[in-house]
Amino acid sequence: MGKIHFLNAESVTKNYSNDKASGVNNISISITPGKITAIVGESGTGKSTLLKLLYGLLSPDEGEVFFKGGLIMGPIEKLIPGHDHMKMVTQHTDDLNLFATVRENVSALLPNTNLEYKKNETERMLRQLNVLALQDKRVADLSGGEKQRVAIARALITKPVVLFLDEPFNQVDASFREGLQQNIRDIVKQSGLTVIMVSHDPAEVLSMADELVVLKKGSIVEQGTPENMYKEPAMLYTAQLLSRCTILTRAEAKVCGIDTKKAAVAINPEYIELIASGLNNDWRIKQVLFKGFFEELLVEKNDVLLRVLNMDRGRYNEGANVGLRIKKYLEYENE
Ligand SMILES: Nc1ncnc2c1ncn2[C@@H]1O[C@H](COP(=O)(O)OP(=O)(O)OP(=O)(O)O)[C@@H](O)[C@H]1O
Repeated sequence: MGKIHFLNAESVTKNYSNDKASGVNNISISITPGKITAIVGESGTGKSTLLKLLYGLLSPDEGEVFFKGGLIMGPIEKLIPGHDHMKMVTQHTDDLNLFATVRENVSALLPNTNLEYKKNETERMLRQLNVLALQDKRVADLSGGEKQRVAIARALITKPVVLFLDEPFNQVDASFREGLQQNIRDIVKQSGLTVIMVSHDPAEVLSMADELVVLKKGSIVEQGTPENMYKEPAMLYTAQLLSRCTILTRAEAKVCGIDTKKAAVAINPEYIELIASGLNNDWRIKQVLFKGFFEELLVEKNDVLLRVLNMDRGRYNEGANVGLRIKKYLEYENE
């Protein structure tokens, strides 16, 4: 008998309206318990479909999904889809009752058999998601980000083993987002919760996830830790998803002093060092983009444009000439 996985899909295919280009094709994946797995990939590549298959919201056309060795049943086999030990939160907070208070929304999922436990547990969860101060407010009166926090508290109150997050932070502004990401990381650490998330934000997946799964056209093309996938992505596609690299053709790479036999080269902004007083000041600063605590510079030579990270804000002016040194680059067969 084979090894029993925590949560795994075996050769799962789900196409919509028999269109092989939609959904996902022949995916096998095993989810590590107690960790955050992030599914990334360009738009329409099957991320949400995979999430729904793992949760049992969709039935696969072929293949099977197992949770601790037991078959996950989809809507074809089960009247109410979804799994008792799993919860999903999306960017839509549809299952919240807008006219009930925050506390009522969260506590409603606990039974009335032990009222003391129900009260304490609700408070603990609201505190963990930083919404205890809002407990008596009606959900209808909350901001989008606050609603999102309440939706997560509601999902977690019944202590699911797996939490699925389908772009749940989309409506949330940057500072709120970071706080929420940290809250979820803390909960995962403290409780051993397993999180499977879909996100379009590279900064979010790199800082939150323990494991990244890269999807392209309905298939898994790469998988690993955020650090490895950022530093040494096997595919140009992954490099583009996770970093703000500049992609150069072989001819363009030559302009940068890189001789490659491969078709394309990727250079991250932080791999380029500017030399203001060098002898070969043959690059020109085309644009200085203020990014807060750092700047992004667009530097140009012979129609080749490179994106450069500059932490020394204000040092370089548009139109100035500079030299540069490329400290690292990655080579790829396909562009
Ligand atoms: N209910 C549906 N009916 C028909 N086609 C669908 C349906 N749901 C998804 N698709 C198609 O399947 C493909 C994968 O969709 P999915 O929503 O899984 O991608 P995604 O990677 O999550 O996309 P996004 O990042 O844009 O949310 C897309 O081409 C989409 O148009």
